Amino acid sequence: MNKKNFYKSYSIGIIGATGKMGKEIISELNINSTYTILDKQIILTLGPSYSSSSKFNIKEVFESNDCIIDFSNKSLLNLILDTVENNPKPLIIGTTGWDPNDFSDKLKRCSNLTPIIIAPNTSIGSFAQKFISLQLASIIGEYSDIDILERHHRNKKDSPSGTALELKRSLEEKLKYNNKNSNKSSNLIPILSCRSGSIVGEHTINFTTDNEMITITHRVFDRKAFVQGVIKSVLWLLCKELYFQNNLSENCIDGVSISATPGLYTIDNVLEL
Ligand SMILES: NC(=O)C1=CN([C@@H]2O[C@H](COP(=O)(O)OP(=O)(O)OC[C@H]3O[C@@H](n4cnc5c(N)ncnc54)[C@H](O)[C@@H]3O)[C@@H](O)[C@H]2O)C=CC1
Ligand SMILES: O=C(O)C1=N[C@H](C(=O)O)C[C@H](O)C1
Repeated sequence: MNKKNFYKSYSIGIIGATGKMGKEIISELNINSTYTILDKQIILTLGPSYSSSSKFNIKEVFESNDCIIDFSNKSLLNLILDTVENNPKPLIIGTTGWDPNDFSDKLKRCSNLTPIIIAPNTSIGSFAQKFISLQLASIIGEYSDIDILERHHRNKKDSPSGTALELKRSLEEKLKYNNKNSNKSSNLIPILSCRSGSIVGEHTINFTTDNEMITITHRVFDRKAFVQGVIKSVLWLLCKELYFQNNLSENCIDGVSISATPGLYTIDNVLEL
C-alpha cells in the first residue's frame, strides 16, 4: 500500500451480526475493507467481538471497536444506550420498531457524548424517494389524499415499517397537518402493511385526487442497497471532515479530529444533496 495515501484503520462492531443485515454487512467488509476518500485510504475491519452470538456481549462490542452498527431488535435499545453512556462510540441505529420519543432523554444524553445516526432505511433509493415525495407534497399535497403502502418479507417483526413511519412523519410535517390553519387534520396519512414471501422491502406513496394519481415506489431487490448506506454512514461518522472537504491539509488530518461531532443525525445528513 502507498504509505503516503494511507490514513487510518478502524474497527467496526456489529450488534445483530448473525441476522440478515448483520451477515450482509460482514460480507461487504470481508470483500471490501478499504475505502478511498480523496487520496486517503480508510480501512474498516470487523472487530473481535462482532460475530459469535453465544458470546455476544454489548459492553465488549463497545469496548473493542471504534464504531458500532446496530441491526438487531428494539428490545436491545435500552441496553445499547446505557452502554453508550459508559463508553461513548459513534453509533448507527438501523433497527426499527421503536419510537425515538420513548427514548428522548437517553438519546439526548448519549448524543451529547458521541455522534449517533438513527436511520430506519439506509438505502440511497429510499432517501431519494423521501426527497422526491416531499417535493411532490409541496406541489399537490394540499389537493390530494396521500397513502403509504409497504410490503416486506414474512419474518419482519415490526409493522408498520420504520421507513413508512418516517415517510408519514416527514410528509405530515411538510404539509403541516397539525396546523389549525390547514384544511387537513392530524394523522391523515394511512399506512397499509403487507407481510409476504421474502420481499426485501417495498414502499409506495400515492398522491390521489378525484381525477388523477401519482405513485412513487421504491423497491429493494438486494440488502446490499442498505449496506451501501451503512458504509457511507460509518465513513461519515469517522471521517466527516474528509468526507465533505476537497482540500484537507496533512496537518489537519494528523493533528485534528475529523470525525463527526457529538449529536443526533439522520441518513439525510450523510447523503446531503
Ligand atoms: N435501516 C435499514 O435500512 C434496515 C433496517 N432493518 C431493521 O434492522 C433490524 C434487523 O433486521 P434483520 O437483520 O432483517 O433481522 P434478523 O431477525 O435477521 O436479525 C436480527 C439480529 O439481531 C439479533 N437479536 C435480536 N434480538 C436480540 C437480543 N435480544 N439479544 C441479542 N441479539 C438479538 C439476532 O440474533 C440477529 O442477529 C430490524 O429492526 C429491521 O427492521 C432491516 C433492514 C434495513
Ligand atoms: O425489516 C426489514 O427487512 C426492513 N426494515 C426497515 C424498515 O422497517 O423500514 C427497512 C427496510 O425496508 C427493510
